[in-house]
Amino acid sequence: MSSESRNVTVSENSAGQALLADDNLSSEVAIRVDAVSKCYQVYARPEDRLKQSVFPRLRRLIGKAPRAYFKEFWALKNVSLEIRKGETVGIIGRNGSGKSTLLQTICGTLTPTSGSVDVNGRVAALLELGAGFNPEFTGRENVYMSGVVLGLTHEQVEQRFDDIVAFADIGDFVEQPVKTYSSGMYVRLAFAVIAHADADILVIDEALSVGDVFFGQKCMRFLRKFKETGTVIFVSHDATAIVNLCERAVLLESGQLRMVGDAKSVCEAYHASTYNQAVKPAVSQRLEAVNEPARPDFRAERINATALRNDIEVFRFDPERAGFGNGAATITSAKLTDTSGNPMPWIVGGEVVRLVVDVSVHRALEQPIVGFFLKDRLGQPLFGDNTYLSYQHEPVSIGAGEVLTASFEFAMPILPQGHYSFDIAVADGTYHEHEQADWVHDGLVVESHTSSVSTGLVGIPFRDIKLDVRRSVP
Ligand SMILES: Nc1ncnc2c1ncn2[C@@H]1O[C@H](COP(=O)(O)OP(=O)(O)OP(=O)(O)O)[C@@H](O)[C@H]1O
Repeated sequence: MSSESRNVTVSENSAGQALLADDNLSSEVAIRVDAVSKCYQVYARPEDRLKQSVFPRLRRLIGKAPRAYFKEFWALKNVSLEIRKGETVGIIGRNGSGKSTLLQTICGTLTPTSGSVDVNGRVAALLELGAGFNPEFTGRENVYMSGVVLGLTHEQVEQRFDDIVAFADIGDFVEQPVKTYSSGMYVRLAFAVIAHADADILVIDEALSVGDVFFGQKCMRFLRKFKETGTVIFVSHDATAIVNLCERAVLLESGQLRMVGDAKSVCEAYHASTYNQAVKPAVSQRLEAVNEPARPDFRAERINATALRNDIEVFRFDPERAGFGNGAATITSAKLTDTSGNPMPWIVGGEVVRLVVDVSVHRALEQPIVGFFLKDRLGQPLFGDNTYLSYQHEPVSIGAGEVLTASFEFAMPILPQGHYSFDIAVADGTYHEHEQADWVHDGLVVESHTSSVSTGLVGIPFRDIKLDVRRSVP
C-alpha cells in the first residue's frame, strides 16, 4: 500500500465519529505521529455485537441513556513520535504491545481513534501476509495492481516487470494465481514489488521475512542500500536485528510508548523489561590471559555429548550466485574441509576447519588477494579474513589459464541456530588499492541446527570458567 504526503488529523466528536483535518509537516520530517490512540470495541459474545447495533438506538429513542455491550480495549494510548527523513527506526515490544497497530496507522490502513499521523513521502509497506495481493489473480496481475497502488504508472510497472520477477525469483509461478503460492513465494513477490516502487519510506515487519537464506540476504542488501537515502521503519522482536539495522528505536509496552532513543539503549531497556527483575551478574568469571594457541572449549566434550552439540550443515558452493567483478578471474569452488583436506558436509562448531577456495584465472593477476567473510541472516559480517597480510611482501602472481587455490584454517566459532553464508572474493592489488576480479555473494551457505549458544552473535571456545565463593566467618 502507499500514500504520498498524507496529512490526517483525527479527533473524536461527541458521536464518536472520526473528524479529518489537514496539517503541515516540516520538509525534514518523514513521519509525525501525534498523540495517537486506538480503541477497539471488544465483545464477549457474538450476540453482543448485534445488541450494540440495535438497543442503544432504541433506548435513545425512548429518552434513556444507552448502555454499551462491549468493553473498550486501547491498543495504542497517546503515542507521539517523529521520524526524520533518512532515519532507520526500529519498533520493538512484546506480543500485543501495539506494534502492528502503530504501523497500520502510519500506513493509513487503520484510522486512529484520536490523534494525528502525518506522512511526508511515498510509503511502501510489507505488513500482513495476505494483505495487498488478490489471491484469485496471477502473480503478474498482482504485480501490476500493487505497482499502481504504490504510485507507479502502468508503463513504469511494465518497464520494471522483468526486474521484479527476477528479484522475486519465482520463475513461471508468476503466471499462476497467488493463492497457489507458498508463504515464502508470496513474500518474495510482495518484497520484489516494494523494492521497485521508488518509495521514500519503507515499512517492514521482520516477522514476514520467511523467504530462504538467499532471498533473506538479497532483502538485507536491498534494505541496507535503501537506508542510505530512504526512511525505514523496521518492526521486530529481535533486538539484534534492531541494533544492527536501526539508528533509533521505539519501545512499546501495552500500547504506550515507553522509550525512544538510540537503538542500543532501547533494546537494553526491552531486555530488562522482559525479565522480572534486572539481570545482575550472578557468577564471578575469571578469564586468564590468552597466551597459548587456541584450543577447543574445555566443555566441548560434555556439550558435544548432548543435543546441544553445534551441528552445522554445509551446503554446496553455488557459482551462479549473484556477485560482481571485472571478470579477470572466476571463483569456481569453495568448500569446508577437515585439516587433512577431506570435504565436510557437516562440521561441529568449535572444531578446526579449512575453507578452500578455487579460482580460475582468465587474465594475469599480479598480486591476487583471496578473502571471505561469514554473515548472519541479517547480512552482518561475523568474521572473515584474506590472504593479503600473509603474502604482501612476496605476492604470488598468476597467469591467465591457471588455477589459484586459497586455504584458510581456523577454529569455527559456535554458531547460534540459523542460516549463515560466506561471501567470497578475489581481487588484484594491495589492501588499499585493488580491483575486484570476482565477488560471490552467499556462495557457500551453512546452517546451524543445534547450539549451546543463545546470546551473542557467535560462541567462542572458553578456556576456563570459575565460581569463587568467599564464605563469611560467623
Ligand atoms: N481488531 C481488533 N479488535 C480487538 N483487539 C485488537 C484488534 N486488533 C488488535 N487488537 C489488540 O490490540 C493489541 C495490539 O495488537 P498489535 O497487533 O498491534 O500488537 P503487536 O505488538 O503487533 O503484536 P505481535 O508482536 O504479536 O504482532 C493486542 O492486544 C491485540 O489483541
